Parts: sequence; structure tokens; C-alpha cells
Amino acid sequence: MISAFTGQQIRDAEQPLLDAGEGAVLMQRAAYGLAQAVIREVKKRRRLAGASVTVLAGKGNNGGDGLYAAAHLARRGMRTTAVLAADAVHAEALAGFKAAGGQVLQLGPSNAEELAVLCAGEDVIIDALLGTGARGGLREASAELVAALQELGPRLVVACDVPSGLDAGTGEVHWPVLEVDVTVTFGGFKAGLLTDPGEGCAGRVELVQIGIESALHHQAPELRRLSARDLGALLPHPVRRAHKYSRGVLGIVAGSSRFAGAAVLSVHAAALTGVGMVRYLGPESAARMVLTRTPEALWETQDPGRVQAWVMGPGVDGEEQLHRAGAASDGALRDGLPVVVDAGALSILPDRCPPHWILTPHAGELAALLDSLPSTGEVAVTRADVESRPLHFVRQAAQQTGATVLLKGATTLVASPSGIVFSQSEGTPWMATAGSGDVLAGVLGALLAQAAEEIADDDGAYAALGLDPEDRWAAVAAAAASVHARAGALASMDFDGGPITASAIAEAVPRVIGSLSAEYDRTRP
Ligand SMILES: NC(=O)C1=CN([C@@H]2O[C@H](COP(=O)(O)OP(=O)(O)OC[C@H]3O[C@@H](n4cnc5c(N)ncnc54)[C@H](OP(=O)(O)O)[C@@H]3O)[C@@H](O)[C@H]2O)[C@@H](O)CC1
Ligand SMILES: Nc1ncnc2c1ncn2[C@@H]1O[C@H](COP(=O)(O)OP(=O)(O)O)[C@@H](O)[C@H]1O
Ligand SMILES: [K+]
Repeated sequence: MISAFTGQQIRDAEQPLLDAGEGAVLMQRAAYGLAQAVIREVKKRRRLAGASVTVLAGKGNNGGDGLYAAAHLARRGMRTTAVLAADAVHAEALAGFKAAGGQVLQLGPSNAEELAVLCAGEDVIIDALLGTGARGGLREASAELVAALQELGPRLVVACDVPSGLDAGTGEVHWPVLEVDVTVTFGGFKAGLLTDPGEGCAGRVELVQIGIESALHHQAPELRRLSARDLGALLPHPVRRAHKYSRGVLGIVAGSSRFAGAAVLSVHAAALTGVGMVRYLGPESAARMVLTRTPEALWETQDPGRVQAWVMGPGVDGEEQLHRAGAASDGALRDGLPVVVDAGALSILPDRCPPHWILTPHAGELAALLDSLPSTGEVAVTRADVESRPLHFVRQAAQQTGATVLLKGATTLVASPSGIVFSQSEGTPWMATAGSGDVLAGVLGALLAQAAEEIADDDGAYAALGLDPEDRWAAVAAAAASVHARAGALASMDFDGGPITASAIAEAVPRVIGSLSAEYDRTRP
């Protein structure tokens, strides 16, 4: 599992080493790691000797890292320039940079445009204006320079620790920010690099160890991300004595005469995620289509009998289906069953949900949900608010509803009511297509139906993540988001990175589960 931290947590982990006089050593490790990353990127594109690099250096230690890194690059034969964004920058680092033969330019009130043109011609730019010590965004001439450079389109940008203008702890972005190709981050992942909108600016993130890692282990991560290995351990491994009821039965209330496709997709995706049986509840017109695509499903016209989990909401519209969803949710509350609440069913939530209920809104639905809660306050929450502060709002929704909340997007966040948050981001923008969310609901429902016992088991794979039982539901939801995203990416790769339908995402799910499980079995001790 990848853990990510706030800027303050990273600084707290650094403090004992700074107190011991090790600050300069930390900075040298960071700068060396940054320089190595720049060298690797440049070499992918051209010969290193003679390539040009400009470091944009701010007044703090982030600028110091950038200047020391540029000194390494000068010694490797690159043509190095530093644009100083403050009157006083890190003095030793600047002296080291000059001694290595670097050229120094001063950013002032009137030369931002001119320097932007110069930077746009460079082989690589290092963004070392602001790091974890930033308060707010870039100011004055730095903001002007970055806005003009972004407009011109730099060839290759490497961020030092975090893209400048991004809040390291929350991922909130103060524009302008230089969109970077690679972020080289030090000591530990910053939460702001693993949640939007920050993740969208950060490019590929590389971690450089600087010696504070053991101190970070004592801190509760701000964000967590499941790795392929975690998924391999968490995904269901059917045992030899399994039968269809022991594998889990999923009830699905989805679709309507108007939105029958949502039922087709969620049922089909659930079946492809390996659940023992799917019981479908909905109108005959939708059921006919469901059974045509997935003859394995059962259409239930009366009491559906026992299930281990429910999905309700995809394509649900009109009195009749809302009534079925209401009856299913009453039963689920009574029996303590896990439930995925999506789309149309988000409007019929009980006053207080348990953590094993997983709400799956997109940003617009989350805004509407928060607005409908009496505890939210007077000011309406908009979709744009959620998109600019997803980490804040997903936590708020989980806390206020009592449910686990999965907020869909390019990066999907899952918050438990206690405040634990997972972030997964393995998909492709081609997944922004109608029906994609219905597939996710089916995948998640199927994992819940199969995992219910495993989640409660204190010796099981979920317990091994070190989570309290009520937080393990967020891990299941994160696993579903990751499988769904990986399936989308794989489906697109089948077409050389081309477009995909929601159906294609569902069809790729068995291959994702198969390869994750096989890799896990091959490498486990
Ligand atoms: N600690 C260590 O030993 C290690 C740290 N490391 C590195 O240090 C970075 C953190 O360094 P840092 O704390 O100096 O903060 P950083 O972000 O460089 O600059 C803050 C300075 O800028 C100013 N400022 C603030 N906001 C501003 C704004 N919006 N616009 C303009 N100015 C603004 C503020 O000054 P003020 O405005 O308060 O006078 C402050 O002086 C970290 O990201 C990593 O790269 C690594 O080398 C490992 C070892
Ligand atoms: N830009 C993107 N990159 C990766 N995945 C995305 C992107 N946009 C949306 N997705 C994913 O696609 C799905 C869309 O779900 P949703 O908005 O409910 O669509 P629908 O209601 O049409 O099914 C979510 O799982 C979301 O995480
Ligand atoms: K930076």
C-alpha cells in the first residue's frame, strides 16, 4: 500500500534530523535524487551533454534543492541557468550552483515574459519555486512567468517535491501552476499528489528516499493507495469446496423502462466479477434485456430470498423501482447487509447509514447529496466546489451520512466515516463514457457479496492492512475502483489506447482479476 502525507507530517518527520544538524544532508539527498531523475528524462529524448536546463528557484528550501540539483547537472555537462524568483534564495545552494558553472538570471517586475520565452526554448525546466512551505499560490512576477510559460508550452518540466502552487496536503490548486511531466518528491508521497486537482498537474510521481521514511511510519497516512500486490491479496480466491451460495449472492435493483441499459451493465459486470449468483429486481422490459446479455442472472418478481449484498440505484427511475429499492434497503438495514447506493437511489438514503453502506456519487451527485443533508449549512455546495476540493467534500459526506463514500472521477477517492481515505487512479479518460459508473456499481457489489466474511475476519487480508473493521469497507470500495479502472485501461490497450464502451470495461474485468491474482500467487512468500 502506498501511504501519502500532508506537508506538515513530512516536516514533523524531518524535524528530529534537522535538530540533529542533518538538514544539509537531507537536502543533498533530495537534490541528488532530483538530478538523477532529470538525467533519466533528458536521456529518453536526447544526449545529455549540451542539453539545456533552467531551474526556477524560490526563496525557501525547495529552491535550495533545485539549485543543488542544477549544480549536479552542470557538472554532468548540461547548460544550466537559474532564474531566481526572490532577492534572497538559499545562499549555500546558490554558491554551489555558481561554483559548478551555472548562469544566474534575476526575475523582476518587468522581465517575466522575456524569461518565459527563454524557458520555453530549454530542453528541461525544473520547477523549484514553492514546496511544502507554500502558503497559497505563486505571486506577482513568479505567477506571471509561470502563466506565460504554460501558454508557450515548455518541452519538459520536472517538479521539485510538488508542482508549485499546489497544496501538498489537500491537492487544492492555486492557478497558475506549471503542468509538469514528472514530480520528484522527497521522503514520502504528499497527499496532494494523489488527489485531484493536484494529481492532474503532477504527471508521473517518483519518490526519492532521504532518510525520514522510518519516522513517517509512525504517522497515520492522510491518504492510502492500494497497489497491485494489495489487490492480489484482497480479491476473492475461491476455495475447492466452494459452491455458488458460498461464493456470495448479490441482489441488484437497477434500471427502469427508461434506463434499461444501466441494469444490463451492472448485472453483467457483477457476473464477470465472479459472484456466485446475481438476483435482478426490476420491470419486465429491463429484465428481458438483462437476461439476454446475462442469462446466468435470476429475475426475481417476488421476495428475492437471501443475498449477501445489494446494489441499488443504477438507472433507477420512477415510483415502482424506487419502491423496490426502498424495500431492499429496509431489509438490508435490518439484516446488516452491505449495500452499494448509486445514482437514483442516492435520493432515498436513511437518516443515518452504517459504514458498510457504500455511496458511489460522481462530483455532481455528491454536491446534490451534501445539499440535501440538514447538517451541511446554508451555502449550497456546487459540482465545481467538489471538483476543486474533492478530498474535503468526500470526507465531509462520509462523516455526515455515516456511510463509506466513493467519489468517482479520474482519481477516485473513498472515505470511511472515521476519516480514512483511499485514492485510486489507474484508469483512462476514455472511461468518462455513459454506463461506466453502472459497471463500477456491479463490480463493487460483486466484491462485497464475496468479501463479507473476509472483511469481518481478524486474520484475513483486510485485517492485514491494519484497518479497524469499520474502515475495511473503504478498502473493498478502493479495490473495486482499482479493478474497474485497470479494466478500462486494459480494454483501451486492446485498441492501442483507443476509445472504449462501458461494456468493454466489464468484459475486461476477468482478465484484470486473473492477472492480479496470478501475479500475487507467483510472488507470495
Ligand atoms: N526541511 C528540510 O530540511 C528539507 C526540505 N526539503 C525541501 O524544502 C521544501 C520546504 O522548504 P521550505 O519549508 O523552506 O518551504 P518552501 O516551500 O521552499 O518555501 C517557502 C518559502 O517561500 C515563502 N512563501 C510561502 N508561500 C509563498 C508564496 N505563495 N509565494 C511566494 N513565497 C512564498 C515563505 O516565506 P514567507 O513568505 O513566509 O516569508 C518561505 O520562506 C520541501 O518542499 C523540499 O523541497 C528537502 O530538501 C528535504 C529537506
Ligand atoms: N477522466 C477520467 N479518467 C478516468 N476515469 C474516469 C474519468 N472520468 C470518469 N471516470 C470513471 O468513469 C466512471 C463514470 O461514472 P459515472 O459518472 O457514474 O458515469 P455513468 O453514470 O454514465 O455510468 C467512474 O468510475 C469514474 O471514476
Ligand atoms: K516545486
